[in-house]
This record gives sequence, C-alpha cells and structure tokens, in this order.
Amino acid sequence: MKDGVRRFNEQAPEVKKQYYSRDFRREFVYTSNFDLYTSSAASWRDTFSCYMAPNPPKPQDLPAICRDVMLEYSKQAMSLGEFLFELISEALGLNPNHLKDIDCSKGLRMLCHYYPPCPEPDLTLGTTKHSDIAFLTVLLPDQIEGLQVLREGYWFDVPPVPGALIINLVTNDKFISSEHRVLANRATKARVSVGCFFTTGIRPNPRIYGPIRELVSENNPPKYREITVKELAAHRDAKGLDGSNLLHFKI
Ligand SMILES: O=C(O)CCC(=O)C(=O)O
Ligand SMILES: [Fe+2]
Repeated sequence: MKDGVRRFNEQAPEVKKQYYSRDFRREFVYTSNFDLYTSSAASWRDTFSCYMAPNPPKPQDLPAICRDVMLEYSKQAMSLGEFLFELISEALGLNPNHLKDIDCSKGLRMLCHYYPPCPEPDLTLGTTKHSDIAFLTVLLPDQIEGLQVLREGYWFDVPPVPGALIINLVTNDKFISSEHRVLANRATKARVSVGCFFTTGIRPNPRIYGPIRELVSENNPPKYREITVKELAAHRDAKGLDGSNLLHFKI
C-alpha cells in the first residue's frame, strides 16, 4: 500500500494535477494542507483521500497507479476494524456486536500521506497536533520516524516497528483518543503513512452519537453531548487540525 502512495506522489505534476482539488465531496481528492486557510502554518505534507465504504468509489475514479491496492487494502482494513470493534465492545463490557450494530464500522475513509524531505524541519511540522475524529483509526506508519504522541504534557516518539499498525479511538474518556503530531521529515527520502478512519465523515448519516447509554450512570455521567458524525467532521474542517476536536462538544 505504501508503495502505491509513493508511486502516485512521485508521478509528474501534470499527471497528479488532474486529481488536485479542495472539494472534499469528490471521490478521490489529492490536496496539500486541507486546513491551509485556517491553520497558522502550512504542514510539510501532501495527502490523497477517498471514502471506501459504505459506498466504494467506482474503480475508474481511482488513479490506475494505486487503484487495485487501495481496493484490496481497504477491504482488509475493514475486516480488521470489524474485529477490533468486537474486541473493544467486549472490553467495554458490551455485547461483541454492539459497536458494529450502531454502525461504527459502516464508513471508511482512507487518508494517504506523503511527507517530502523538509529542508528546514525546525520551522514547521508534517502534521500539527490533533486527535483523530473517527470511531477508530488503523494507521500504517512508515519506517521513517516522526510520529509523536502527547502524554502528560510531554511529546514521546512513536518508534517505527516493521509491520505494526497503530490503533486510535474515541470514547466517553474511557479510552482516550490520544493527541499526536508528525514532525517535518528530516530524512532524505519521503515518509509515507496510510490512515484508515472508521467514519462516514461529511457524507450523509442521520444517526446521532453520544456516550453509550449502557455505560453512563449517575456516577459516570455523559461527558460529551450528542452529535452526528457530519457535525464533528464539519467542525474539524472549519477549524483545521488543532488539538482535540471533541473538546468543542464537551458538556
Ligand atoms: O503520518 C502519520 O504517521 C500520522 C497521520 C495522522 O495522524 C492522521 O492522518 O491523522
Ligand atoms: Fe491522526
């Protein structure tokens, strides 16, 4: 999959240009800094993205150079995600199908990042501090380091482990969705990562989500108000990457 991201990004600008857009309603969007106009600094990275579920793109909407691998990889990520939702439901003391039954695994958005070597890495970041807004993220990182996670006020490097996937998720603060960032790339080769985000994003989805009713009580009251996935995604798009987007919905 990472080779596919590299192949796409290392094509001539004239070839990539046809996919470049800032209209995120398009099937396949290749862009640089989705938050260019809201963020205080530009990040040293390009990204292509696509919603792979529940309505997969038509194969012809994907660039031939990474089409097959995107379709196959997202299928595998979907099965892994469904399995993880079962485990997480059990870990929360719920029926194993609980999170699947409320459609947490319904939508899948793929974000493929390409971080070119940065000539002045102390002046910017690859990805600014944020927490993911999906129910669950399956991240395939690169062997080139850069990813850091915030823990008790300190930034810790996430060491690259060959073949490992990093899992991130959102709950009523039972499992905390970690804040993380990526440093600008100091290597001589581009850094690549692939995030599979379980979310329907800005696509229509009337379901209302909030802290799971079975888990809240007088002693453990809801910490967040109920919202739609679209509201959360629209908030993130308007505000850009900036710390925890969920905070805005905290009661
Ligand atoms: O590139 C990475 O390792 C992380 C990217 C990331 O945090 C994201 O896409 O939300
Ligand atoms: Fe992230």
